[in-house]
Amino acid sequence: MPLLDAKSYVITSPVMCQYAFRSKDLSFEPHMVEFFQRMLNVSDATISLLKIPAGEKEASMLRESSKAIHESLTGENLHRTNLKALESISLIINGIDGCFTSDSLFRWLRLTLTLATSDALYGSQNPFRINKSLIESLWDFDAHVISFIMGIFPSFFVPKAHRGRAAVQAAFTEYFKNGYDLQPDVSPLVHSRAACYAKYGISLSDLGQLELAIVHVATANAIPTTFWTLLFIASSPTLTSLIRHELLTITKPSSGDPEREIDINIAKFSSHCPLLVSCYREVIRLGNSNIGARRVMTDTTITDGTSTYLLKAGCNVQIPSGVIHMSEETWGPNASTFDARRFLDPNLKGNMTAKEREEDRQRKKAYFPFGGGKHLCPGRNFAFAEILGLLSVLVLGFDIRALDGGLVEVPKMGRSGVAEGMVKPTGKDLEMGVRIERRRGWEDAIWGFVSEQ
Ligand code: HEM
Repeated sequence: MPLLDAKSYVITSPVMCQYAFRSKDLSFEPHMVEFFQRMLNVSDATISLLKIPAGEKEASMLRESSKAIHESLTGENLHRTNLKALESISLIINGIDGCFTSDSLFRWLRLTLTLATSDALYGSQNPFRINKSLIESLWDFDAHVISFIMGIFPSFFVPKAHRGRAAVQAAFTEYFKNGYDLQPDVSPLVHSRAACYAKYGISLSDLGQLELAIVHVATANAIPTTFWTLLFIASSPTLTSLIRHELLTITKPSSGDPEREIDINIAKFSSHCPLLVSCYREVIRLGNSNIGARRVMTDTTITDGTSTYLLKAGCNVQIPSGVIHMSEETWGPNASTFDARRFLDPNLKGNMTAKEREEDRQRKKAYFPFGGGKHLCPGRNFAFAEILGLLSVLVLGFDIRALDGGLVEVPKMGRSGVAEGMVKPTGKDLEMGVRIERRRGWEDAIWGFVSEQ
């Protein structure tokens, strides 16, 4: 397919997608450099450090920073970051006295999760905690990311988004100037990435410009995912009741406290809450239309086992997960509707034929909302813990109702825009209010989180 600047190949065969993600001849780096240039407006000096030297497949600074990011979201680092985000969430939830009414569920989740995520990333000097108006600035920017990528005079055509970007980047520059990234309560993700860039002589101002990318990727998909999953669960009393039963198995009173403190064990979601996890995966399948982007570095061939294709050097490759996730051929005739049980382990579904089990196996290979290969989303496990943590307290401890007290309805999901991963509610759906009321029997609960195997 010929596009504006280069020919593009669009891959929709799951087998070839897996190959494309893993291939060393297809690179994400050139796209990353373009994103940094257009979306983040970093200086030419920094861009020259990011560019891939002739004859090589990646720039050393990008390789090192990418390694730092991926390592900072595993093992003990991940564990600590998860619990910090959930500590912020519990502070907000425990502050709900009886019944709380929100004029917009999405905006409330956006505030709650942007604060929780940024607290976990940036520690006590979190710029979003110090100046909460930056949260709106971030989302003003998010609403027009495509205008920045296209480079069509954003300062003129989308001035609010342009101002939002500048405000967040200026706050980050100040953060790095003050050396706040060196404080012990800052996540290894922020600390080690900044250290890597500083080693290469990146200016403090560009450090601030670049940091916007991190807080953006950490919130842009996770928040709409939480919104849709909560609504699908809360709109069905049966599903709510089944998930509450699952959650009771990972909930226990906190030891030795006279108050009614209740801990949710986030290490047990996968083993004890299969239906909740299935709902989460299903929402991501339905709502995520991320387009994986790669550039062909040297002529290479790919095959799906039947046909072989030549990809020419210099061309782009697009992997539209939304198309693959909605394919009826793979997901069956109900591909475009929500099926809470779709991602349950076959052993839990019971009475599956050998053919159905094989189809289930093929579906797992056709599911990549987090991309793949060496750029596979490093934040996926953090997102899992943070999103399911918030959902579990809301579902177990609260009744989520429409403003008139009736059942909430799930708005039509629609498709996400270009350069948007997870679809977000718009118009009246964005303004959809809810009542969040402590459940009878749980009025005095003080919620907390632990992670114990
Ligand atoms: C439901 C939530 C999320 C979804 C659906 C998602 C999806 C993705 C996708 C599709 C990619 C591109 C991968 C590729 O091209 O192969 C990506 C990359 C990335 N994500 Fe996520 N993400 C989510 C949450 C997060 C969170 C919470 C963080 C950080 C805490 C994060 C950090 C990143 C980073 C740093 C990259 C770039 C990785 C690299 O280039 O090596 N993501 N994500």
